[in-house]
Amino acid sequence: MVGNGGRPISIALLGCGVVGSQVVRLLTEQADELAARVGAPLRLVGVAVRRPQRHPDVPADLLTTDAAGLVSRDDVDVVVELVGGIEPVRGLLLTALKAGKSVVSANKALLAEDGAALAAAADESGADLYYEASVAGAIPLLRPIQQSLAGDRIVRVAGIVNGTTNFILSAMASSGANYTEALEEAGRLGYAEADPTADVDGYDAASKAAILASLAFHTRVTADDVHREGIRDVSAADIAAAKALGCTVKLLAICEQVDGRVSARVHPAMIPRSHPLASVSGAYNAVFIEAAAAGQLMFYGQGAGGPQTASAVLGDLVAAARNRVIGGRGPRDTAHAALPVLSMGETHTRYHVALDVNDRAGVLAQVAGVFAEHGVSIATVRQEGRGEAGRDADDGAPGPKDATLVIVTHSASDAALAATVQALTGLDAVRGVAGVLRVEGLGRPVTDLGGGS
Ligand SMILES: NC(=O)C1=CN([C@@H]2O[C@H](COP(=O)(O)OP(=O)(O)OC[C@H]3O[C@@H](n4cnc5c(N)ncnc54)[C@H](O)[C@@H]3O)[C@@H](O)[C@H]2O)C=CC1
Ligand SMILES: N[C@@H](CC=O)C(=O)O
Ligand code: NA
Repeated sequence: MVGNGGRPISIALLGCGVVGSQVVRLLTEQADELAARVGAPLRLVGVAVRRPQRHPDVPADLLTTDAAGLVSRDDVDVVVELVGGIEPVRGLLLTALKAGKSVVSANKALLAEDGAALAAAADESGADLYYEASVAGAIPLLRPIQQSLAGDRIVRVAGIVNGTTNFILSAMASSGANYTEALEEAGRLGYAEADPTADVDGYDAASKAAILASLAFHTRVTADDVHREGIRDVSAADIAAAKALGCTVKLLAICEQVDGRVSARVHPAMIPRSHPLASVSGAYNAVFIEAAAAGQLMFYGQGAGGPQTASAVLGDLVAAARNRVIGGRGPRDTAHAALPVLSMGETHTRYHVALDVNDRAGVLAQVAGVFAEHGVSIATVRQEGRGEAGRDADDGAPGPKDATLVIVTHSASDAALAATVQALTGLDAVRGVAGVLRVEGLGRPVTDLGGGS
């Protein structure tokens, strides 16, 4: 007989924190509806945690500290992993998959580091491996890429994929909130990772970019392949400079296919306030997909938070359970394209460069000359005279007045821009580089956040 004859589907849950506790709640509160949708009851048979005494809401007979024992139980059909991190989770999930148990996980760090090994184990045993919650929380994104767009050619996936940093940047821009307080609040609301440096230094978004690029382009991209910059260095001055240009600062993830290579990057960037991503605030995420036939698609919703993420986990769980009931498995990950990775130096985008200079004749020409020497074309220059006398380097006497030159470039390679900035710092007239930020989405289709001229 194909299928399981409608017998209950047994679930082992690993981790019962912000997301795991919401999965337990939804499994309990919606038990009848879920059974009707799956065609069999979903039965939670064990919950592995570190400290059982901290989980009074979970029936005591389900709690265990022995995660390895739980995933090895013969009666477990699906393992739901909501612990996070690489070890011991990788070993636990490989054990489960090799034994033919399906896995549902929200663990972007692990999937971006070793998704290939997990997918291979799932393929070998014919189990399902689902991870919709790992990217952009509640937003249905991976399934549309893997299934709805399986007949199309995706050329670009770009957007905001980290709720914590978006929450912080939104607070800094709207109310002038302090960075540290905004980060603490994101932690209290359950958005931040256990170690929030994963959020603010861009690791979390880089993992998500690796997963998105892998699925969208049918290749394997790991977190190490993704160029990563976080928001730690985004200052109130950068945010003010963006405002002056009619822009806002967002942490973006941009994955593209460029001439048969894959480019994946995460960094803060200025985007015009008229761009749809500019109004994505708080813990919301938004992702644009551009596909050859479909054109532009936009996905928007809550990217972090317990109940929101649990919704995506439950969606995967129902899919895996349905497959058990009918005796099959869902589509497997495909990596047939095996694309090489484009280095960040070769990636093209536009830049905002603010230079503190001596306000004297010929400075602008000197600065423009350095850009030209490096093949970086200037789109606009604005001078903000500050009217303050600088100090002469040798004798401390009042020097020429200070000014700030604000330059926005046309599209240039990252390597050319870096060399330009390096050369600018060598000019006598340049007192310092006040800020360099990429500028995305100027006068281009909404999905095309980079490379415009
Ligand atoms: N919080 C959010 O908004 C989102 C979280 N995620 C991902 O979901 C996963 C869980 O995140 P949260 O629930 O926020 O984390 P959390 O820190 O609130 O919960 C993790 C739980 O796992 C437990 N744990 C740690 N080591 C364990 C072990 N060896 N065995 C059993 N239990 C163990 C911890 O005690 C804790 O209760 C992570 O992979 C995270 O990246 C994904 C999307 C959104
Ligand atoms: N820490 C993550 C949680 C969801 O993936 C975020 O802030 O986006
Ligand atoms: Na999602």
